[in-house]
Amino acid sequence: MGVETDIASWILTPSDMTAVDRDAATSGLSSFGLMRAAGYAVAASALRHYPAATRFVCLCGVGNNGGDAMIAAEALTGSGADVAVYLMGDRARLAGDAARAFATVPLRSQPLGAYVPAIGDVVIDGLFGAGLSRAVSGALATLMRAVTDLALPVIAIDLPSGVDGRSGQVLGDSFQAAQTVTFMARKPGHLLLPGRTLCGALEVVDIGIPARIIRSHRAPLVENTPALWRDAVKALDPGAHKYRRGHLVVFSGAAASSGAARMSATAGLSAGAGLVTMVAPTEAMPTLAAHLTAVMLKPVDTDAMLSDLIEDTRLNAFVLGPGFGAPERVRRFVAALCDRPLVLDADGITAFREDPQALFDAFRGPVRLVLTPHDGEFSRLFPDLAGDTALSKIDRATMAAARSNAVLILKGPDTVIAEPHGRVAINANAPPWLATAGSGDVLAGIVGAHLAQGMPPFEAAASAVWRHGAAGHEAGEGMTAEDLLRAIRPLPQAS
Ligand SMILES: NC(=O)C1=CN([C@@H]2O[C@H](COP(=O)(O)OP(=O)(O)OC[C@H]3O[C@@H](n4cnc5c(N)ncnc54)[C@H](OP(=O)(O)O)[C@@H]3O)[C@@H](O)[C@H]2O)[C@@H](O)CC1
Ligand SMILES: Nc1ncnc2c1ncn2[C@@H]1O[C@H](COP(=O)(O)OP(=O)(O)O)[C@@H](O)[C@H]1O
Ligand SMILES: [K+]
Repeated sequence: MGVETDIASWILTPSDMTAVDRDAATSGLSSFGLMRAAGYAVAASALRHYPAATRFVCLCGVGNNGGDAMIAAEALTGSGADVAVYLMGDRARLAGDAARAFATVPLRSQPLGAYVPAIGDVVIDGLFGAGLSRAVSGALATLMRAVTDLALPVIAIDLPSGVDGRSGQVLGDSFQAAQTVTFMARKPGHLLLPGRTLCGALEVVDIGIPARIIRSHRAPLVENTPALWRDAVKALDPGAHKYRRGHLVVFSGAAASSGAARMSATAGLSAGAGLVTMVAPTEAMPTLAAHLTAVMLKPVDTDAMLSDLIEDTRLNAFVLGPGFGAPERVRRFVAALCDRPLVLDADGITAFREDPQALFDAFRGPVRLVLTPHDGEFSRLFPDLAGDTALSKIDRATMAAARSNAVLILKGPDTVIAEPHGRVAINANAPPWLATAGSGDVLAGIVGAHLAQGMPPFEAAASAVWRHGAAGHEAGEGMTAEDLLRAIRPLPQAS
């Protein structure tokens, strides 16, 4: 059974899910009934994916994740499959619904230490789910490695044991699942890395908790899909005059390092900015002119020349940083641009490593700054957040966005987009081959184009990250950043 489509895009943290469980119980729903539904869904998935399994091995912890596994064992046995149950820890520690599952299901369990993984086993992992509270180590870690070494298929209940549902991080060791069956809504650990990879294929199953209860605990956290920003795309007028489709300015550094900014400028045009002007030192003009045709060029050598240029209020978005170098010049240019929509990337970010607060103070008020750091650049502006291992990537991006009053695009295979008022999206459409030189420059240009076209900063950023990922798929494995530029497609519109 799938979940309602709008709920399917939501992401609940494990603590949101605890609150959902509590409300479900107070509203009269039987928590044991939920466990039965969960266990049966796991069994159904196991039979669907592994109809020829020699034996299903259900590994149970003493919490409710183990209870789910025991119910799955019952269902699998009922279907005629060969099933073995192993319990981690003392039976006396079973409590609540898990104790009830063990008391009512007439199957014998053996201690986990007695399990010897064998070819043909399909492992049902019910050791820990939302209740993982410390690192996996010792004999359990050894067992996980033995299962992995034999490449036994693992079906994880809720999460692969060892993966933290809040952060996607591995605590100690974990299973690599082939399938993960979770309930009602995804958790951050299903989308953030390495959790996403360790889950294998993910199924989200409706176990009967009413949508209204899930909705009431909905955090402003979603997967980055077109549903998040489609209305902002709809507001754009595709037939508009070129000036009404915005005028993006991209700053270039010296001629020798102008490739990155050229990439951003070309991406800006491909992503729909009506006009793109490249601003550069006079010495870079011949090089730029030789490479660019549709992009206009404007020499700017001094602060006064920049002031003159930006008097033109039709210039409505700026990209500063790719290949720019010159940290001192960055800081002066940023000071001049601080009341305009600005994408600050690469060298633009690094220029503020000695005094990030100066940047944040310049952009108080309405949100107009988009920062696009990878982890290294992030640690230059937010060293304390980068160094705090208790924070998830979502926490880091959210706290950084609040501190800087900027929209944060914290890049990587699991890019997180956060805005100062708490909205957060996790991106999951980026193929691994996007990690190539110049790819980030293309992204900065797309964000700039969306800002120039009048999209609000959060929607501009989230849609740009999605469009960049889609272009990566379109360009295909082995692509270069130039291929990526040619693969930028229109944004999906609401029908
Ligand atoms: N609405 C829903 O979503 C529903 C959810 N359901 C299911 O409930 C699951 C959550 O259940 P849960 O809260 O009982 O926690 P669970 O993950 O079983 O683990 C707790 C135990 O593990 C132990 N432990 C932790 N880490 C450890 C370590 N490294 N090494 C060793 N031990 C460790 C921990 O020990 P303690 O910290 O207490 O010492 C405690 O004993 C959820 O994932 C889903 O499957 C369904 O039943 C249907 C409805
Ligand atoms: N493993 C990966 N899978 C998918 N996307 C990735 C991966 N690694 C990096 N990316 C994306 O590729 C881009 C790289 O940007 P960046 O680090 O600035 O590189 P560059 O400076 O070379 O352009 C970012 O959009 C990032 O999110
Ligand atoms: K599990």
